[in-house]
Amino acid sequence: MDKIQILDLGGSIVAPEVIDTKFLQEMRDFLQAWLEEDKERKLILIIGGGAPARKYQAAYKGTEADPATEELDWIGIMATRLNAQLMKAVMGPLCLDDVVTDPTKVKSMKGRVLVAAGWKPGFSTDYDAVLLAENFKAPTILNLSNIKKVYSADPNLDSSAVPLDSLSWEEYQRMCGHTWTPGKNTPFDPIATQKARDLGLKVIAADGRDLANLKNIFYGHEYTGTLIGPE
Ligand SMILES: Nc1ncnc2c1ncn2[C@@H]1O[C@H](COP(=O)(O)OP(=O)(O)OP(=O)(O)O)[C@@H](O)[C@H]1O
Ligand SMILES: O=c1ccn([C@@H]2O[C@H](COP(=O)(O)O)[C@@H](O)[C@H]2O)c(=O)[nH]1
Repeated sequence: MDKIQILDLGGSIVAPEVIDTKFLQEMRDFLQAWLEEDKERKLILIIGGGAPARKYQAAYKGTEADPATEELDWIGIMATRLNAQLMKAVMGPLCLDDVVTDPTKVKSMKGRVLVAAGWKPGFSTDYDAVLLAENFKAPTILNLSNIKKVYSADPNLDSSAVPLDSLSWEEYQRMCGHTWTPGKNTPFDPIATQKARDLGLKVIAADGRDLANLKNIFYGHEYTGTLIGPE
């Protein structure tokens, strides 16, 4: 596996309805152990908005017949920043830089771990993860959320959806579209998808709560998840 790992950590993992502190501790311990095995290894964690983003966006939506898209995105961004600040604290002395809020400005890191949050309206933290992968020349993004695999359709809405082991960017775009709406629930957002496709990146989508499976991905063993791209 690559020396630098880009972990696009969905808010559903870091900040679900009730934050699971034991899980955060276990994830920190796993990541720390992986870093300790090789001094050259580094990690970039990009943190999503999770329950706070959805709750606060819903509150604003409740006050307006026609809520402003940009306001919804800014509310989501602030939730990602709160969650990222939590993750930075959890990672302790491994993370020596401030939380990144503009992924275009960062090309190096002082510590072993860099934590990033949302940047500006128009996309999700998936896009920020792609920009950081580009800056740090990482070929793969691990997209960790609450789904084991990408399905042929949203499994929470369509009971006939089937899980997929791999698909091309073109196939993924046919399924999840090209346009952005704040809070959009897709395994990888459409704006990030186009950029990842242009850069020839690979994305592995997997269940972020399954640390045994995450270990398999990190160590190049067989894993449960979906590979998107690079074609
Ligand atoms: N084709 C699909 N396959 C799998 N999941 C899909 C698909 N289309 C839509 N989804 C939805 O995508 C969700 C996962 O993406 P979501 O953006 O919610 O995760 P997340 O990154 O953890 O979220 P957030 O950071 O916004 O809290 C699933 O819960 C599922 O409902
Ligand atoms: O760069 C960014 C990152 C995020 N947003 C907004 O925040 C929410 C929550 O982020 P997720 O990555 O989906 O968890 C997202 O839906 C956007 O509305 C943003 O505008 N720009």
